[in-house]
Amino acid sequence: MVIEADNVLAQLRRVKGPELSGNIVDLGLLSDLVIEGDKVVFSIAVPAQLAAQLEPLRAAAEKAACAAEGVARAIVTLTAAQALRDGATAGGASRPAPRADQADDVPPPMLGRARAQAGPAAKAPVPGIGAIIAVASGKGGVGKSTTSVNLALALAAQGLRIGILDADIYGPSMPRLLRVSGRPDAGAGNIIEPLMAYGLKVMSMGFMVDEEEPMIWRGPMVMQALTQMLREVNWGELDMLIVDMPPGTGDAQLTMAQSVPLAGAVIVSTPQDLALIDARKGLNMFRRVEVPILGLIENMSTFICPDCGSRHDIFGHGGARDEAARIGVPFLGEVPLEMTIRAHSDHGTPVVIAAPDGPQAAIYRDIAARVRDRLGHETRMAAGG
Ligand SMILES: Nc1ncnc2c1ncn2[C@@H]1O[C@H](COP(=O)(O)OP(=O)(O)OP(=O)(O)O)[C@@H](O)[C@H]1O
Repeated sequence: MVIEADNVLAQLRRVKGPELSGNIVDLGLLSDLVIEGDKVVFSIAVPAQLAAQLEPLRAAAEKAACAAEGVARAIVTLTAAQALRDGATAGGASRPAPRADQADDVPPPMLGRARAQAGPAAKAPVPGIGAIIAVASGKGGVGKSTTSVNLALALAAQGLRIGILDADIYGPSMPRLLRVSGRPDAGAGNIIEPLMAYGLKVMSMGFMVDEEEPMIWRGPMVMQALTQMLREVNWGELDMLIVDMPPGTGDAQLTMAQSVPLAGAVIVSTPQDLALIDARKGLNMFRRVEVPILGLIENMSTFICPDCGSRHDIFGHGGARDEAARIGVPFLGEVPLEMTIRAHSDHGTPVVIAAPDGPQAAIYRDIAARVRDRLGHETRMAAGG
């Protein structure tokens, strides 16, 4: 049974707003509805300071959504209203939810969110951006962010206009990896200006969420914040936008993979078997939402001793290459485990910038060239060529 967004909205109109006037749909508090099979996922924007008291509202919305025909499961989260642009942190002061008679005064994007945009509409291209590429990993700590940032810089070194969007809510890394911080300004029409680092346009959850902010609050922010970071940022003209995804293959990742118009995905894995099993889950997740897999990168493949230059296969070696061949996914390259990569990252000057003539930068440039080739191939396939 196919879920009709309108049926879900009809049920949700029975749920009163945070101030017990109006309903959550007509007050414009809903995010886009993401419908996947028999599951519906959405968030409700509420004043941050009331979030703790509004669990009954969240539960009521979940129950109401499940009453719609075909819905077996609803995942509903509370989101900080206006987290991005009023300069408040997610848990800090935020504008109170509007009353029903104020609904006309609600500026976008809150009003826009009353519209249900299941499936294709949510995947509308972002004007000016040539291709959006996700960099993902099945589990944390495999070097996904380090790879994303060096890949982005290697692409930029080839003359492309590149942006990077750090969607890793659990541990945003771009502020540290690129040594950028501060709150982005909202310019004309409330469009947010990205920060700049080494020629890249950068947006990160880390610019919007206090590091001290409890995780429980960061999670619910994800859908609204991601949509805003994608569509309400002045990316200008970009050849590619690299999205550093949160690690793992849970609901948050699935929702992201589904709601971002991705041209392709790159999976980062270490050679360990366990990580490869996780990597396979990552591949399957993108396949489920019909995003082309551009290929697999093996990170920390071989340890190169900084003193004597000898090579050691600490985690085993070649696992990702073999696995890629076995499951028919292109292999994009292997990055050794090297102190220089880590040290430059820790300083906020990624190795592609700090040592552009070194062997590590050359590896990232080779990977970047393969990503471009694969993207070209996928684009031709999609065009029927
Ligand atoms: N090829 C490499 N050689 C040496 N150190 C590396 C390499 N790749 C990543 N690292 C280091 O490993 C650590 C984890 O990397 P990173 O933060 O990029 O991983 P991640 O997969 O994004 O992690 P998380 O899941 O926590 O976001 C960092 O300290 C980073 O400097």
